Formats: sequence, structure tokens, C-alpha cells
Amino acid sequence: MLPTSMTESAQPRSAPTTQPSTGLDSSVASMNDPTCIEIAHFDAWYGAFQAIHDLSLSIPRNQVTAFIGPSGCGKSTLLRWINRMNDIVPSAHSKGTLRLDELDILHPSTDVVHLRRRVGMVFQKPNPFPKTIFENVAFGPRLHMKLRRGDLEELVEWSLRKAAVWDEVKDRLHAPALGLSGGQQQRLCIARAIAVGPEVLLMDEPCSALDPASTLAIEDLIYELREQYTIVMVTHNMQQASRCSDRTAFFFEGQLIESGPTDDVFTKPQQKRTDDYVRGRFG
Ligand SMILES: Nc1ncnc2c1ncn2[C@@H]1O[C@H](COP(=O)(O)OP(=O)(O)OP(=O)(O)O)[C@@H](O)[C@H]1O
Repeated sequence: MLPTSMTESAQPRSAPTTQPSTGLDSSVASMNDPTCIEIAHFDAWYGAFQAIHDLSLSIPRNQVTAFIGPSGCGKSTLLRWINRMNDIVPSAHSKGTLRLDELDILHPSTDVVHLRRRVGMVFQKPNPFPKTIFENVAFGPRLHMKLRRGDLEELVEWSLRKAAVWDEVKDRLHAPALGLSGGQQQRLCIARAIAVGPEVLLMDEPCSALDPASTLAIEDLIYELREQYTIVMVTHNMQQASRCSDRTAFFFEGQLIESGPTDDVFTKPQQKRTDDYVRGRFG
């Protein structure tokens, strides 16, 4: 399932394959456990409206899992609970289990700042800070790590290379990030997310605001990044799910209808509703 457009540009050329030493070990997790995120009997509400019903799903480590389903079926809601983004929505509440390895994500004592270092998020619309390219990537490490200038520069370069945008920005690191194209901005946002050493990257329709060429570049990148990160991606684009995910979960009206290897979900789905959806009969 390697994307046909897998290009050299998606690969860090001379970058080290491991993150420069920053005192932040993203590999502390029980790496032998194939499950990275365990979701069990999870319900979520906005006020009295129940958006997710009794959902259970295991998200495997170092794979790309795509969440698909018609608008309003709860994909983003689940994604946003995984790094507790819904904490800022006053009406949002939930019940059940969400685990990242040993960490009980929903437990009131869970340190949300620490959780978000382990679980980075990339949004639909690229959202660089109104700062320079360098400062966008350096922002998280400056906040969380005490790095000498040289180490910080090395980490910024590593992150930009890993996000396959280094060659395009290396000569203008101190120019405003908002001057980049949409596709470059999205890769910059991915660099910003990986600079703090997450284990998981959540991507909420990361290509929906991009042109086809930038979309293919990001898809190639997503496929590459799964060697090091567990990726969960919401997408409305069936071709995208089949091009760059290993597993697919189909949601409908707040329920998980089926999940499995992407090829199976697309070519021999177990449920009629899945079949209808992946064939474009609704949604
Ligand atoms: N902040 C909110 N307050 C109230 N209801 C919400 C809120 N966010 C989402 N919802 C509702 O929860 C349900 C699930 O929404 P969610 O955004 O998770 O769906 P989705 O599958 O991601 O949709 P889309 O594909 O359109 O992004 C929808 O009915 C939506 O209207």
C-alpha cells in the first residue's frame, strides 16, 4: 500500500533517523505492546446530546489508522478526546476508557500538558503561529526543554527534515511562516508537532485545505512518519484513506460500525453500511 507518488521529497535526506537528544524520550512507552491506544466502552456527549456510543477500538502502534464516516458521525470528537482537546468545550463530557499505553487519558490527575507532548495534533487548516519558520518549530522545545542554542537549531532542522520541508525553507528560516504556501505551512505544522517528541500524531483532515500536489506530498509524509509515530487520521477522502492508511475504522451516527485492515474495509467490508459508504452510496 505504498503511495504511488512516494517521492524523494518526502524523505529526509541526510537527517538522522532518530531525534537529536533533547532529554525527552518519546520511546518510554512499552514498545513491545502492539496496541498504542486502547479505547473501551467510550461514550461522549455535548450537553445532553450523545455524540459517541459505547465505542471500543484498539489503535496499533506505528501504523496509520484512518477514521472515516459521514459528517457528524463523531470522528473528530473521538480524535479530540484522545489528547483532551475537548476539555476546553464546557458542554463536553465522556465516560469509558481511553488509554495511551499505561496512561489513563481521562483520569482527572492526568497531566494534560504532558499528554499533549505525547500526543501531537495537526488540524484541518494549517495554523502556523505568526512568527518565523524557525520560531514555529522552536516554540514547543523552548517551552518544554532546556536546550542550548546549537541543540535547539539541530532539533529544528531535524524536525523540518522529518516533515519533508527542510529543503524548501532552509534558506529562509527567519522569514514569516505565514509567507509559506498552504502545503508548506501544513508540513511546518507537522514539524512543529514532532519537535517535542510525541508518540502519536492526530490529524484531523490534514489535507482538506490543500491542493492536489500538496495533498500527495502530505500523504507521502504520513506514510513515512508511521515508521516512528502512531498516526490517527480523520479523512473524508476515500482514496486518501486507501492510499495512506494501514487500518480503517468506519463510524456512523456515533458508533463504530467496523474496523480492520484498510484493504479489507474497502474491498470486502463486513457490514452493508460500510460497503455503501466506501462505494459512495451515501455521505
Ligand atoms: N462543540 C460542540 N458542541 C455541540 N455539539 C457538537 C460540538 N462539536 C461537535 N458536535 C456534534 O457532535 C456530533 C459529532 O461531531 P464531530 O465533529 O465529531 O463529527 P465528525 O464525524 O468529525 O464530522 P465532520 O466529518 O463533519 O467533521 C455532531 O452532531 C456535531 O454537531
